[in-house]
Parts: sequence; C-alpha cells; structure tokens
Amino acid sequence: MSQTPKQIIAIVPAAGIGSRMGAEIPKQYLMLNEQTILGHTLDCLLSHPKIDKVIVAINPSDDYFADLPQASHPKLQCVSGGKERADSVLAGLNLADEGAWALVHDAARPCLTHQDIDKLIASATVHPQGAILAAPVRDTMKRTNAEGVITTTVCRDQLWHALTPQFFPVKALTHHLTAALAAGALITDEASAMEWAGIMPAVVTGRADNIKVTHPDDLQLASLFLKNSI
Ligand SMILES: Nc1ccn([C@@H]2O[C@H](COP(=O)(O)OP(=O)(O)OP(=O)(O)O)[C@@H](O)[C@H]2O)c(=O)n1
Ligand SMILES: C[C@](O)(CO)[C@H](O)COP(=O)(O)O
Repeated sequence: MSQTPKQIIAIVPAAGIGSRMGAEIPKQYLMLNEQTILGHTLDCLLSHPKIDKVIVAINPSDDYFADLPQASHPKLQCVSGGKERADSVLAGLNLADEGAWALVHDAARPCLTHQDIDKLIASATVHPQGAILAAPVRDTMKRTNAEGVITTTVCRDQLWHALTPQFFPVKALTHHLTAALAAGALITDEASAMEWAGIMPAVVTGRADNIKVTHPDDLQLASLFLKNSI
C-alpha cells in the first residue's frame, strides 16, 4: 500500500471555445442555475479540504474569468491555455510542484461531488500509477461506417466512459504528456498519455451525473443534477 499523496493540485482546463455548444460565449461561462459552469466547478474544487491549489488554464483572449467571484480565491492560480485541451493541461502542470499529484478536471464538468473526489484520491494508495473516474457503459454500443450504417456491435464488458478528474503524479504525467504530444500522439485525456507510455491507469467508478456539458441539451440535465445533488 502506498501513502496518500501529501500535496494535491487541481488542474482545470478551461481554455476551450465550446464550439459544439454553439453559444455566443465560451460554454464554461454560461449560467447554470445561480452561477457559471466554471464557477460551480471551481467552488467544488476550492472547497475540498485535500486540494491544496487550483490552477486554471484559460484562453489568452478570455475576457470573462476576471469577473468570477472565484478569481480572487487565495488557492487559485491562472495560466494561459493552449491550442488543444492537452496543451492547456500541460501549461497547468508546468506550474505545479513536481512532488505533488495532479487532479485534472474539466471546467465543463460542474456536477462533480466531493464524494467522488474522495474516492479518486483514496485510490492512490492502491494504484500508485494513477487512476481516473469512469462510468460503466449502460447501453449496447454500436460502431457504424461513415454512412451511419452499423458495422458492428461493440462488446460492452469492461467498457467505460472516461470522466474527470484524472489523478496522476505531476512528474510522471508531465513527462509522459510532453513526450506523447511531441510524438504527435492523439491525446484526449491524461490517461491516454500514460497509456502511450505503457502505464496502465486504474478506473474508479464515478457518478454518471458527472457529465461534461458539451451540447445545448446538456445544460438542462446539468441544471437538474446540480439542483438534486446529494
Ligand atoms: N484548447 C483547449 C480546449 C478545451 N479545453 C477545455 O477542456 C475541457 C473539455 O473540452 P471540451 O468539452 O471539448 O470543451 P471545448 O473544447 O470548449 O468544446 P468544443 O470541443 O465543443 O469546442 C473544457 O473545459 C475546455 O474548456 C482547454 O482547456 N483548452
Ligand atoms: C477528458 C474527457 O472529458 C474524458 O472523457 C474527454 O476526453 C474530453 O474530450 P473533449 O473532446 O476535449 O471534450
């Protein structure tokens, strides 16, 4: 059994433009109930007792972040994000202490709970290579051709939706993410950078309501989840 990480830094990629949302403003600044999507996400991370610092990667042309109430929080630090999500995560990692663990969480996932953060942090004692929150697939999964015709049914045994946070030692994640990006690997989450390096992260079952607000119809769902979060 390994020890629980002594220092935990949350890294929040929040530099996207939300093109699939099709809103007038970047989706992380859309209102959800009483505050912005990013505000909900930051409140959850800033209030967790085991998270020592929160580094938010924002778009260099972001005109909204400074107006958030959370912007002046003493635990919070800002950095300029990059072209892709992975670049933004790396920008945050480069500010983090090498001896810490990084808890990387999408700004666009405002329904995260402390219960799931606790589960993921606790997993480090059993999985020193790191782990991610994930939700088991419920539906039958189909793969189609470019014309939208089903070509195969994908076996759903041990098939998961990768969520965030994703939890890794800062030094290892920074090293492998840097190398994977330099090699031109397609990296859409932190686990895929570790997998690229031959490391096998664990999954920790997370709540299915920890959705990524991506399309317009996700807003109503996220609003309901936040109103009824237990
Ligand atoms: N260059 C980028 C792209 C995305 N993100 C962040 O990564 C998270 C997950 O990405 P996604 O849901 O795809 O957000 P967007 O890239 O904004 O959405 P879209 O792909 O629809 O444009 C979001 O919090 C987004 O702000 C980021 O920090 N830097
Ligand atoms: C990191 C992630 O949320 C895990 O499911 C997902 O890969 C982000 O993908 P996106 O296309 O950048 O939203």
